Amino acid sequence: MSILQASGLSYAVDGKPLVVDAGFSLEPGELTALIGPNGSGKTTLLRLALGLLQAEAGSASIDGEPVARLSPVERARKIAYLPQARPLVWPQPVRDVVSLGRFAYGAALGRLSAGDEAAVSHAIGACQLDGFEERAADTLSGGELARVHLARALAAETPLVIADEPVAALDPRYQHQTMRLFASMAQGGHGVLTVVHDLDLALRYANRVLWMHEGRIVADGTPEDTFTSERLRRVFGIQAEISRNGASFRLDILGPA
Ligand SMILES: Nc1ncnc2c1ncn2[C@@H]1O[C@H](COP(=O)(O)OP(=O)(O)OP(=O)(O)O)[C@@H](O)[C@H]1O
Repeated sequence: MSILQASGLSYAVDGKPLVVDAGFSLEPGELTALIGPNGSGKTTLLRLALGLLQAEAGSASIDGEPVARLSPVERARKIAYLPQARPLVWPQPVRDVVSLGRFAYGAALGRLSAGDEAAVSHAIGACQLDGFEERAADTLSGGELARVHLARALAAETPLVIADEPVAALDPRYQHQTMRLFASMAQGGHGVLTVVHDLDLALRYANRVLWMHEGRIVADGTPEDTFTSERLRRVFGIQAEISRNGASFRLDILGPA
């Protein structure tokens, strides 16, 4: 059964449609990449699907329950959402920031159960933050802080993880490590959706790709089926070639179309 099911979602501001009749489902065991140009509606679609924005039409449910009926705590136990904008103003130690991921389970700082502690330590390790636990978060580099936010989301140990551009600030090694981590979580039975602008990462790691263009989902399928030169030109306005090398695919972006 799908963990998240959305259908017919639409949303407009001042008469301008930002999301139009968009539907998708997220399954356990799948790493889904949501791709599309700047301003195509990816963040808005995710916020609608999570019930953080009120849709004008359409519906979304999590584990069969309409999102509007879930309390924030119930939703936080099912889905870890890592938003694109991640404000952090206080100089909290990294371990405390990651511990925020356990609040949906009743944890409070200085009052973490053994299970909470284990989840926090596991997330810190998974995001390669060992040694950073006591550092004040406001002294971290942009990429280090991005990994702290990811660790906070993972510490919640939810069946579904939705991350909006989690690798944008990361160097190539951590970008690949993060995508590998998502792929292994999916193999372990989680559902994972990530927004990525690096098309090569989507092609290489995702089982499934949702293509968004001008507020609509214009393709939904495997990377092999959906990555075509024609679609890359139409959706992203780029000239690109796809070639097959054994089981893997290679994407060459030649420039703007
Ligand atoms: N409250 C709002 N009022 C007016 N326009 C909005 C509002 N929220 C979003 N938009 C516009 O809707 C469009 C879609 O925004 P959204 O953040 O969903 O795009 P995105 O695909 O996530 O983009 P990016 O890749 O740049 O992060 C953008 O043009 C944005 O400026």
